[in-house]
Amino acid sequence: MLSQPSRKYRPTPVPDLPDRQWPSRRIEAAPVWLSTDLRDGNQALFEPMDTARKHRMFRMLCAIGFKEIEVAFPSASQTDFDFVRQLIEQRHIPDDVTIAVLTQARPHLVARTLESLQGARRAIVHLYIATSPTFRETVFGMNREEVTQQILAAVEQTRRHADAHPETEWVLEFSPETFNATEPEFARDLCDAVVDRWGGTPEQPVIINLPATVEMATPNVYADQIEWMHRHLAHRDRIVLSVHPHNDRGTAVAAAELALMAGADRVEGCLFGQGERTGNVDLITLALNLYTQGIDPQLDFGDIDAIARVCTECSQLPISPRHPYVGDLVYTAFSGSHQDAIKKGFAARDPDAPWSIPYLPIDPADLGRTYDAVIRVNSQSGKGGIAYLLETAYGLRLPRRIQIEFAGVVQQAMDRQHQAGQSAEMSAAQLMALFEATYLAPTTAITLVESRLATAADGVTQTVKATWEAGGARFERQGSGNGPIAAFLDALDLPVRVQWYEESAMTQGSDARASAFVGLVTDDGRYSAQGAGIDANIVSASFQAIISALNRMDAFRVADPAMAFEAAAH
Ligand SMILES: CC(=O)SCCNC(=O)CCNC(=O)[C@H](O)C(C)(C)COP(=O)(O)OP(=O)(O)OC[C@H]1O[C@@H](n2cnc3c(N)ncnc32)[C@H](O)[C@@H]1OP(=O)(O)O
Ligand SMILES: CC(C)C(=O)C(=O)O
Repeated sequence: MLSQPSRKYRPTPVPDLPDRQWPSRRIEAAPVWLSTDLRDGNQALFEPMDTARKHRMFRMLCAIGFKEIEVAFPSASQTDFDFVRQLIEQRHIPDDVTIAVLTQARPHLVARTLESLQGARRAIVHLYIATSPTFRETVFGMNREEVTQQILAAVEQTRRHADAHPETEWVLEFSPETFNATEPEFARDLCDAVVDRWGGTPEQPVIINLPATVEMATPNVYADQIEWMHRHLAHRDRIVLSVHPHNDRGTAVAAAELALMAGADRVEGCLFGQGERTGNVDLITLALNLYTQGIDPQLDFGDIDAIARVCTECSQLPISPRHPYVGDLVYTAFSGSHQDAIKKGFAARDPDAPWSIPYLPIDPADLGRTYDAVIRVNSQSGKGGIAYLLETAYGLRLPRRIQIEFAGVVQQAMDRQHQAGQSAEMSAAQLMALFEATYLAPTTAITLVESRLATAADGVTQTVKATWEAGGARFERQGSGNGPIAAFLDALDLPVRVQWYEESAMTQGSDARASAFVGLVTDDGRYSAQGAGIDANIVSASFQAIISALNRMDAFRVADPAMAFEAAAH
């Protein structure tokens, strides 16, 4: 790279617009959308779509709700021409959808383009000519006047054809290609001349489309350019002002949004930002950005995965897993603090209140995505994500103290998996297996064989008759206390006491199960441990939790639960 890039590259000139209004405006309604997936998107593919794929894409665009669809560059190929003919002759175009076709401003290409539209109910004829100094001088070898005459000749040719074919409702669109690199006054004069020559009216306006053919500046510069045109065009009331941003600097969405604030009425772009080089502006991101501000985008992305499937099959191009709103990973949190916040957000969620789940700008369910992938556990995860997965998959609600402890167990297992070159992610099933190996494993020092609870004659005291095995020997004892747990501990007759205890239902109905969690400490305070039990009966679950805690106390422990998990996993 150059040490002094200014020798080679110059900053883009900024329009003189000191009283710009757009920074304090807001977007309050959806623009008119035009999908150019079948034209600008299609012309940028290794292998342009065949007729079958074009039909599939067209049907999907209609189903999404696009009312204007640029379907082809009919003079470019027989496939494009035939596709337009099929749409018209086979009546594939819904009554509320208008097709658009693009052509250079050259007489034979305009003629072929108009021919393709014969019999259309309504059609947008989109004429373009590049207008920037580089194109005028280097590509065309024409001055401003010659460029103006060339486009006006194409407008007249189209006008004559339109007058001769009143059975079609004709709409003219004009694009000064490379608008963003064109002197604003020249672009304005050209657009005014086109509107005059066509005879645009407020009832039948001309679409003036101002492309950032190659994105060259920060989005605010494009917004200035659009606002300048919006304020200086002679016949603003006879114009639908349209923008067509490309994404060369990665800021097409921002450019389109600021352009709408600056006065644009319409946006042209492609789904998932397909299109030449780095693509056209991504209409899905734009539309869903509006949606998350409470604005109806007038486009339906309620099954975004199905839309992504059609797009990738038609274009043969992948979509990044981090693509806004649709990528495989965009509703997934791996990192611990994010998971913790999401879990708390879902727990506190009021379905009638505005959406405010941390780290999720949109409800995945609105786009047909499930919550399954919202939280995934890997080595970056913490207790929140682990607890979320166990709760959503198994209804197992871990108390905070167990969450903290179990997160450490998961972390160690993850490190071992990582060192063994295995997957760095842990599924809910794997987490449950590790939980069972850690807290519920039967291959431990003490095993509860049987317990029977009864109420003593005083009607208050609880008695427990328990049988358990420890170190190969079988024990059977009776104990009593003011509750089942006290009675059970009395039967065990060990120098331990309960520090804390929590229980909760895991499922409801006939297959109901309960989980119980306990913290035990030895009377001398030297050892402590936490345990868990799961059983159809909550009292049995609490006894198992005590046995679990005893087994996990250093004084009693014989098995490494993480090793047990590894054995289960293989
Ligand atoms: C920014 C955009 O996306 S614009 C749309 C781009 N899409 C396409 O071009 C679709 C596919 N294109 C094609 O099939 C062909 O280019 C055609 C049929 C349009 C034209 O083919 P050809 O006549 O063989 O020309 P070619 O492909 O070499 O294009 C260059 C010619 O177009 C001219 N040209 C380019 N844009 C325009 C324009 N808007 N108006 C008039 N002439 C133009 C150039 O000056 C050049 O002319 P020259 O050969 O006299 O120097
Ligand atoms: C022809 C115009 C609309 C275009 O595609 C562009 O400038 O990118």
